[in-house]
Amino acid sequence: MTSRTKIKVNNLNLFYGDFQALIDINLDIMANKVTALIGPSGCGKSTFIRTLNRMNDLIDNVKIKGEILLDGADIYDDRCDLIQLRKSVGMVFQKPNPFPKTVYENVAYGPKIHGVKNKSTLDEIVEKSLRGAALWDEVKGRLDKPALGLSGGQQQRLCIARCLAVEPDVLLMDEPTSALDPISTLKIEDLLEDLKKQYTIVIVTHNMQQAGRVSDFTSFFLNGEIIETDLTDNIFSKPRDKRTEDYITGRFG
Ligand SMILES: Nc1ncnc2c1ncn2[C@@H]1O[C@H](COP(=O)(O)OP(=O)(O)OP(=O)(O)O)[C@@H](O)[C@H]1O
Repeated sequence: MTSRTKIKVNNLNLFYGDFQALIDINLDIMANKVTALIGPSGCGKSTFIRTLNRMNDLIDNVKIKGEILLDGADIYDDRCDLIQLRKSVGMVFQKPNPFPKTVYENVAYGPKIHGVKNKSTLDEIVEKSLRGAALWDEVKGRLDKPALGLSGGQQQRLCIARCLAVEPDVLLMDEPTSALDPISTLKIEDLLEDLKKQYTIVIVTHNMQQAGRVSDFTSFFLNGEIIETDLTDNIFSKPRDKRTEDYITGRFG
């Protein structure tokens, strides 16, 4: 199957004050694929993934140059509707961060904000999203219980369900399993395989095995630059750049 470009990043540069955290980033993110971002601590992976739904706008003193085309339209254009952007590009963070509300309310929250009021429609969305996040069977009997009572792994899948509830196109995941045990991690990795049929996924991971297991493409970041992007199999078996090889073989980072 040939894939199309979902997000096209052109000459992206990002500065925190005087410090340049991203340098001339160019990247095509393919639709319905998983793209992994790897690289040593502080190389700009989180900064980059946050540019994809303009989360950095919330930080003072950030300057961004270049363009990021989502389905061909620049998300940094003045005409971009930020609410729509964050709806179509959802984000899951390192630490599960459910709201201190019930399981049901966590998932229904987004659709309600976007105007869904009908109770049976909300019920349907909640069930579909929880099923989509492989959590329904575990929580269907406790929808009215506090989300904070779920295990860490369940909370993270709830956060994924919360994203799915507003029908995004793209899911951004910043080290989504780094706070989870191995079994919960495996569940999320399995879930990614299913989710990519419907969504485009970008994942930051420190875990090289995880990048190898879950992703189709991998970009290696170093000091704010992308050193190389390729099919994940190529990055791990025949990287083109010596620095990529040094990193994946554990020589630094
Ligand atoms: N809000 C900020 N203000 C100033 N500098 C920042 C800010 N956020 C990040 N940085 C700097 O930008 C660089 C890139 O940070 P970033 O968090 O994107 O890296 P990372 O590759 O995700 O690191 P890690 O793997 O440790 O999470 C670092 O030098 C960091 O100190």
